[in-house]
Amino acid sequence: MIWPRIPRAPPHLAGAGVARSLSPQAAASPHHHHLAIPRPQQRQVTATASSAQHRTMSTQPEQKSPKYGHLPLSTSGPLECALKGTVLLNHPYFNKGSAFTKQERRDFGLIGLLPACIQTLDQQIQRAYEQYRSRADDLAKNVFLTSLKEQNDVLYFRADVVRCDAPSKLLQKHLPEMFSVVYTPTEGDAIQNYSRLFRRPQGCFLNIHDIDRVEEDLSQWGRPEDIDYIVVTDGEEILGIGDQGAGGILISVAKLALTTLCAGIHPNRTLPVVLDCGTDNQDLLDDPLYLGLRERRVRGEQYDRLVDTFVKAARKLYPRAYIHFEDFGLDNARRILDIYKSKIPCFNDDVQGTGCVTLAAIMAGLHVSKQKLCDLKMVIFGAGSAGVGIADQVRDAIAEEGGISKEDASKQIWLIDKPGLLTTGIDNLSAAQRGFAKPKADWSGKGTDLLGVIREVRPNALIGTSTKPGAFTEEVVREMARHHARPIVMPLSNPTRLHEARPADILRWTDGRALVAAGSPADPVKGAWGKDGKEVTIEVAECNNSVVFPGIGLGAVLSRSRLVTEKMLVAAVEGVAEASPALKDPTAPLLPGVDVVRDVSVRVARKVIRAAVEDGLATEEGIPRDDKELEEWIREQMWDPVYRPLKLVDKAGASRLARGEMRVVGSLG
Ligand SMILES: NC(=O)c1ccc[n+]([C@@H]2O[C@H](COP(=O)([O-])OP(=O)(O)OC[C@H]3O[C@@H](n4cnc5c(N)ncnc54)[C@H](O)[C@@H]3O)[C@@H](O)[C@H]2O)c1
Ligand SMILES: O=C(O)C[C@H](O)C(=O)O
Ligand SMILES: [Mg+2]
Repeated sequence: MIWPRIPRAPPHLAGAGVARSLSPQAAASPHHHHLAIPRPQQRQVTATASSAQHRTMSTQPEQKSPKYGHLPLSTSGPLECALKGTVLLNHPYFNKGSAFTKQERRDFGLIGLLPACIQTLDQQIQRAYEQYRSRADDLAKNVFLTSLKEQNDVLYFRADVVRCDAPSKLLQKHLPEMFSVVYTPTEGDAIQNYSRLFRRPQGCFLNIHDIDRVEEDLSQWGRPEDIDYIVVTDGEEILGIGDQGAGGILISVAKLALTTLCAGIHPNRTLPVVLDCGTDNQDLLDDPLYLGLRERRVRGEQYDRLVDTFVKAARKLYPRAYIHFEDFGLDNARRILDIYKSKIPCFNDDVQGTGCVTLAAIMAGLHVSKQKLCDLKMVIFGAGSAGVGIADQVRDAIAEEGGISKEDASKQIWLIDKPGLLTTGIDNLSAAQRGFAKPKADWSGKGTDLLGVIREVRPNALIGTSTKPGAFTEEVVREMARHHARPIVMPLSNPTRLHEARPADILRWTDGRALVAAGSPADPVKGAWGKDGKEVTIEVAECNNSVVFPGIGLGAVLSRSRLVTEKMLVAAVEGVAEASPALKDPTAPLLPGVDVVRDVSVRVARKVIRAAVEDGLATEEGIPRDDKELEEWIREQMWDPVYRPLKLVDKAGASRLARGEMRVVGSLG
């Protein structure tokens, strides 16, 4: 990935960092790092880098723009800090470990607490990577990276995402491998083993029996301007692995790590939350080590009250924060979204994020097969939050492109769930499913199972969001491929073991003709499908909402949009679709890969911000009108994993902090 080089800010314009600091009480606590309070840092105007500082800074991956260096979220320049000694070493945001400079070691009381050699971030990455590699399996690697994150934010995020033009090319090569370890699919294993692997709590646990405490418990995380992005789950439908109770906190943590990795959301301005409502997972209830509430899920009025109390408290305490709902149960995901989407800036990743990324992949697929949305006939297997979210997004796009009604557009989409094809004859369809139900009479005497529907409909796109592994059988896929030169087949159920078919099998059954994207990372597939039977390698796109949700979040946060509208989501789809490698090369993957994800996020954010402005919902002032300027404005406000020189806050600064009059990073330490 090539990054534009923007001239670095002169020292007098650099600064304006943002970081989480410790309150004096929190610093005194043995668990201080969990109670750390994020605070935007006051702009620092003077900086004289020593040569050692210069060495570590020289690996800075992105040059900042002098023009927008004054923005509150701009994070270049020195970082003010009042923590010293072991408290400083134990704070992941400030800790640099062996990379603390000589001067910093003197200023912050670190001599004697660190071995003598001063190392660079690259050397630290090399060591971390060797340790990472020595772990026996992906879950052990995930545990290692979690512990790295608790020690040193910069090292963790830098080790995960290193760009081609940075000196640490070593890791670039392994990036996809690491992505799948910190996120899907390995994060699923970490969540299932949460109570066994637990070392330190990360995030905020809100208990259904303590509804009256919600505001107080949430308030520990910062002051009103401190939080930009909240991910909340109730743990009921994690990936495709079902109810994971309090362990769901890790999906909030993982999604937030991705917002930082992929979109530069400041890691100390985010808040992972789990609403612990009990669990219906008997294995967890029987597990003596289970950490959550040991009781069956509380539902109904009390559940709704917890969600509402949480949303209201979050809005009151952190009025600038965007709320991302993740992995709620089928009955609640869309219902909660429908309640709040017209009131606050919120987003459901499984419904909307999945809908956006899948529509982008379909548009890229249709481009390759030289078809249009009006030619699309799509079968979705698994009509839950994700399946219906995709159906909605695609239906709206068909209607828009063809100038037809949504009702007519929905005729091009067939939903299948446990009872088979959703038809008007089936009781208990949700309102969202009902719009896609086919007339019962049309299907009498016909097979309504997957194969029957494929035979009857002859779709050119098949999407799996069912959690049923192997549902896309050879017969099903071959039947599709009989009628279409380039059938689009996307097994999206996560984690990998739940994919409806393996990408390699789909390609084998279709002689390499299928346009495949999967919900988790998949290895490239080789086959003798080239001209003259030559062996070719086909890269399989990952169709995961991670391609799009970080950019949507970045756009919503930077524009401080009052809502997330349909227009903003459509803009996000365009942003992803435009970045599809398949637009330029029909043999390339349908979606951009993780190596360019930050560029994709900038593009998505730019379009989302524009749409928010057009809808009159952006409340941030000074959003540039010119696209190039807007990109610069966005990049300037993305957090980069680089070490910044630390500047000790003097007593006056610390006491101003204690009185809360000045936004200074750090505490009395
Ligand atoms: N790739 C992505 O970005 C992405 C995004 C969201 C969800 N997902 C995956 O999609 C899957 C579903 O997630 P969700 O949030 O929609 O869950 P959900 O529980 O809301 O929906 C699953 C649906 O599949 C149906 N189903 C289950 N077994 C079936 C069967 N044998 N035949 C037909 N239908 C069946 C269920 O009845 C339900 O309606 C999960 O595995 C999840 O990881 C992937
Ligand atoms: O978390 C993911 O990998 C994607 C999606 O949100 C899911 O629930 O599967
Ligand atoms: Mg999800």
